[in-house]
Amino acid sequence: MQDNAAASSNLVDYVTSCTLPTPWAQFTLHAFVEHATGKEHLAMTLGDLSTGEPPLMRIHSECLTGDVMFSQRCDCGAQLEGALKKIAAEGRGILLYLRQEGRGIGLVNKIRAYRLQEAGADTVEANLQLGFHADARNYELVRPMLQHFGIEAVRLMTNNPRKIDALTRLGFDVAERVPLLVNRNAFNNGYLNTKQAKLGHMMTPAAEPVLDGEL
Ligand SMILES: Nc1nc2c(ncn2[C@@H]2O[C@H](COP(=O)(O)OP(=O)(O)OP(=O)(O)O)[C@@H](O)[C@H]2O)c(=O)[nH]1
Ligand SMILES: [Zn+2]
Repeated sequence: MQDNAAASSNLVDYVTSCTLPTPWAQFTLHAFVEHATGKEHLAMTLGDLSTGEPPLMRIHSECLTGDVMFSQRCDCGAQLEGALKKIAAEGRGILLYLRQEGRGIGLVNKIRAYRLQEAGADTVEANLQLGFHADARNYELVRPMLQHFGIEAVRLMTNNPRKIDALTRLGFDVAERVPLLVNRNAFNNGYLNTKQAKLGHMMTPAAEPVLDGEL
């Protein structure tokens, strides 16, 4: 049963929402269900998003190991926390939590990829050895999810140029890219270097005041 029938699209249904208190702000958590897969995608919002002013926005790809299990192999958990803190500091913004675990290959395959990395492959080579693309993500769902909130332009928190391209191709105005450089450590240094060298991630230091733990 859907609380907001007007929000349906051919890709995703909006289902319902609740308040979500966090250490940094009281967000609203919104649930969407993808038609093709039944996957449950989420949006966390704060403040009035319908003013026309581009809000801070993050498209966060699920990383159970990083977001939940504190893994230091990647920067995902720290990026999730950093993005929510930035939104809280402005009092306004939106984080989409997309269920694209392992850059779209799923959790079990990501663990297979980690094992190959322990045998010497980098993050891209491991995906290719498993028969996947380096990055199997698709951002189509972002369009109906942002349309649901009446958002046409965003200030995107990312280091990934593919996300900027994807949003632009979907018809959104990326008014600004906000770097999200957090938690470089001995375990993820090589991974972050590979993202920069092979996936084009922009690992330049932030020009703005840094958050706790930000590089
Ligand atoms: N296949 C695979 N996926 C990974 C690996 N490490 C992290 N991930 C997944 O990568 C996704 C995050 O993508 P990243 O490339 O780290 O960053 P991004 O989201 O593209 O870019 P940012 O917006 O700058 O964070 C999550 O879904 C993680 O589960 C890995 O070694 N192999
Ligand atoms: Zn991760």
